[in-house]
Amino acid sequence: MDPSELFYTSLSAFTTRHLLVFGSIFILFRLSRQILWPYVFSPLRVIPGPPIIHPILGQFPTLLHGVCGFLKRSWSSRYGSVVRFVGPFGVERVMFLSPQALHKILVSDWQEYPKPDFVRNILGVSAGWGLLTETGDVHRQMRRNLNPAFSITSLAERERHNSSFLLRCTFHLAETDMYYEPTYGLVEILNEGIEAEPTPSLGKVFYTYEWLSKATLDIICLAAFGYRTDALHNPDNELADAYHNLVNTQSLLNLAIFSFFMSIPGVVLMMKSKWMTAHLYLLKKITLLAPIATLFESVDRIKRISAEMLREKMSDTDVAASDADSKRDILSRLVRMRMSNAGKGDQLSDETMMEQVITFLGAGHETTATGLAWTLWLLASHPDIQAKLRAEVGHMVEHNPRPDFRTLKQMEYLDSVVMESLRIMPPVPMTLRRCAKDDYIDNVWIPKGTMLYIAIRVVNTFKEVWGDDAEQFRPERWAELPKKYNPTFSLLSFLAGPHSCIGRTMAIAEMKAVLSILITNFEFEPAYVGQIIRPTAAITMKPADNLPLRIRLVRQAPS
Ligand code: HEM
Repeated sequence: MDPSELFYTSLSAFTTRHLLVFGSIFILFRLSRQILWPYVFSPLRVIPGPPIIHPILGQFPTLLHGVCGFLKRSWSSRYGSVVRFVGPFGVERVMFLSPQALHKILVSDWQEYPKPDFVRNILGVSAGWGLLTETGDVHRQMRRNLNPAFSITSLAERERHNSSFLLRCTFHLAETDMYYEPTYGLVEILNEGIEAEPTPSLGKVFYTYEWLSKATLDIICLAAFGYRTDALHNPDNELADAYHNLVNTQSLLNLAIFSFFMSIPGVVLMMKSKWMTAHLYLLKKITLLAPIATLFESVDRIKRISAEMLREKMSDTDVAASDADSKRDILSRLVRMRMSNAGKGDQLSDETMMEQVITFLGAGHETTATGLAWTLWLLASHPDIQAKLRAEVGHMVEHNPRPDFRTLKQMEYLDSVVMESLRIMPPVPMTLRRCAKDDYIDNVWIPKGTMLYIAIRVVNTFKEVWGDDAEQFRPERWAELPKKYNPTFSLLSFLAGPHSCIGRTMAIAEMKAVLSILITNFEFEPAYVGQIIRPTAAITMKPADNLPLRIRLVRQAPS
């Protein structure tokens, strides 16, 4: 027989059935190798860590049911400052806790430890393709362009250089007045709710997180866009509604499904397409994928509204004209900076600016709401600390109902309460990095591709640094920090290094401003005896039950 004839005959004998058999064998081989990998082949086997409790899901079932960060904390006390654990499908993660290792991963060699692709994809689709997703030189340049809009120049410097345009416009971010309109709006709503109760002196239970989330959305929209959402009074506000839906999709299970879904080749491109946006209802029909459809729908709405705001800002000639009083939002400042840098080459494009601003909304709204909610919980469960804080801030707010940045900075106990709350209940409890090359970290050999788990909550409460009472809420510790405290690596709530939070100063000032007004006006208590909190173990550690708290009036709000 002619060889080509032989080839075609054998090809036609190769039926779909054969293809299925070979395909299944290949998948089984890959899967078994993947599952056997952490037990038999992995060079990371030598690192101490918990035993694998499920052959396919690894530690995932325990993590799913445990309290966010608690299990990792117990592993760190048991196995030390380098721990290896296994996630679904044999994917290993290594957790490093020592300042030296964290310095290498986050600061000195940060370019070798980028965010894993699936994390970038999740952040990109939910909070914009900007600072949070870029790395390397592109990130460095973006950050250089954006830093001036966030930096807080010291008062002394401002006084010395008060003729400089840049210093005048950067300091505005520290001027806290844009935080107070929504905060007093919230005070009014809580007041009215309590007064409308049959016995106002007993106070009323509110879903605290829900209200704080509306207030912080109003604040970030004012600060980022100069735009009034008024989510506090307007439940139908489209942006607030979109964020509400987006935030409600957060859970560890959804995060795992989302990560898996986004890691399927081609899915990211497909999800970015207009066709998919128009056909999200198809995903909604599949129960497991329905939250993903909701997430994409919400992000699409957020992008449409943000694009509209950006267009308005670009066509607003006043933005360029005034660097002073009225246009102090981040976007106006970016537009002005771009105009003053015209022709210099490395400017932000329209699209990049829009993605950045979506990033600011996403990264700056839920995180701050979560931080405030947990602070109120900690104060509710420590009435003595709450009373001490009220004594400090109440006196000041009585004389000055809108304390500025400098006044807030001077209140030491307020500062200690906020830092202590961010320490034990960090709104972002963890993040991930991936090794881009083989390397030694803390004298442990880590092969290229290994996933590194940056355990923010565990580092913040590491007993070796913070002492035996590391897990307790004790603001007084900030007046005398432990000897082993390292200013960069003992508190990772805003991370460290080139990817550390650009909004740190703003977030702390905002938390202090909101907290000082709320604590002056209200007393916070657990909603019921024996209340148990439920922090979500997802991108942020928001309270899964929206944190019901009983709120009572202290006295009338200062006029
Ligand atoms: C209490 C409030 C906040 C907390 C706890 C927080 C925490 C963090 C953390 C842990 C990261 C690092 C994430 C990673 O690399 O894996 C981060 C990055 C970031 N945050 Fe925040 N954040 C807060 C508020 C804000 C605010 C108010 C803004 C903006 C208005 C903001 C904007 C950003 C941006 C743009 C990044 C990316 C920075 C980069 O990679 O260069 N954050 N934040």
